[in-house]
Amino acid sequence: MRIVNVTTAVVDYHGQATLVRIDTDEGLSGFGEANPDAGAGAVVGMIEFLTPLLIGEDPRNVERCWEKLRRNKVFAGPQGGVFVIALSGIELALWDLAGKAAGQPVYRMLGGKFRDRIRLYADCGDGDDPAGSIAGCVDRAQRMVGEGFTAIKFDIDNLHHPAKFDAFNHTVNAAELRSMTERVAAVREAIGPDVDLAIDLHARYDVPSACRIAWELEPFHLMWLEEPLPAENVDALARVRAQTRTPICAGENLYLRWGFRDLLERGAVDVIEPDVPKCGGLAEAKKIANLAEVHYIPFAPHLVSTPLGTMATSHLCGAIPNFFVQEWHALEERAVWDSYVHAPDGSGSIVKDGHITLPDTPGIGVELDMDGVRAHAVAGYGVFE
Ligand SMILES: O=C(O)[C@H](O)[C@@H](O)[C@@H](O)[C@H](O)CO
Repeated sequence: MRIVNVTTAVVDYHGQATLVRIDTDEGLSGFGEANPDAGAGAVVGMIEFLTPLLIGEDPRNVERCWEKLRRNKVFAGPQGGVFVIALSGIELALWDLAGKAAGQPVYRMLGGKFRDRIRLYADCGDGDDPAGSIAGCVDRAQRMVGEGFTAIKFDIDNLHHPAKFDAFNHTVNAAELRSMTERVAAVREAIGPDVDLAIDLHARYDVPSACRIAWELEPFHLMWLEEPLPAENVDALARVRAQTRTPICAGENLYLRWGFRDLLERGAVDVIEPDVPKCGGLAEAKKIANLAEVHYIPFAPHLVSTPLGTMATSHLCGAIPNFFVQEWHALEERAVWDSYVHAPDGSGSIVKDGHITLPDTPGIGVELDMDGVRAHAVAGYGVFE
């Protein structure tokens, strides 16, 4: 089996999500997805740049294809960023193809499953919303718990907070800190002690601010405090972690095994959150999860992808022992999000009761709904042409 064509489609989800299609000479096609945060222009361009190296390869040699792209383009940035995001989208499509060719679901290709259902946490936004009232947060939290989610996440880094004096200095002030704490207290009170609650800071603070926030939030027994600092200096994060009882989570802005090696070896985190369609793909994320296992650290993937990238990630979460909980970020865009695929059980959504059930169909196990894809295709890009 040989790769004959690689094409993309760009859909409107969390910005611009790039979907990847790989066709073979045997008429089989695989579909993958790259993380949307870098925008589609760069990702689609990178995929086009890498495609000539894939033509003629056997897609079932997933890791060989991955390694070939990185080694051939060693000066083009295969250490991180857009290169690795594009590579991740390609890799997911290769696994879909390899699974379809073998007649096996991807979780089995990754070693088989530890669990049938993947536990999700609902990202409830939205510290960035200046109008985001505490009552609104409480309402969203209760709604998600009512729907069966056993874990939720909120953002409390409000860039538009009226008390914010400066958008660049990375330092929290007293009024902001009080408002953050009130928000978390209200949500914790509303959901009770038994629902897991994570808080995201989006890599926006400095060390003293991160420590103050982590200390203030200790009474609320967080599942984790996410990315209190920018991602580049893991030693600084280790200093924050050493000073608080609040568990620290990071990793959505790191790439490949090497990014996580430093994070883990320097003791900077309690939980890692690689983004599978961003950090290098499924096999790479499995290696990262295994590395975390060496340090007895749980794996809780960050995820802002359509149901395709989401289901791909779930296959990995099924296939590793140290899986903790997987992100679900489609609360506000649910109908559009669901419209991108045909759910394998014929229902309207792959998410039920705060979980995803692993399908036994070959490959990633969700088929794109081309009506949904076309309806929300971003203008200026082809749809698998
Ligand atoms: O879910 C999360 O962790 C974040 O809130 C997530 O939305 C951001 O990291 C986002 O991807 C940036 O556009």
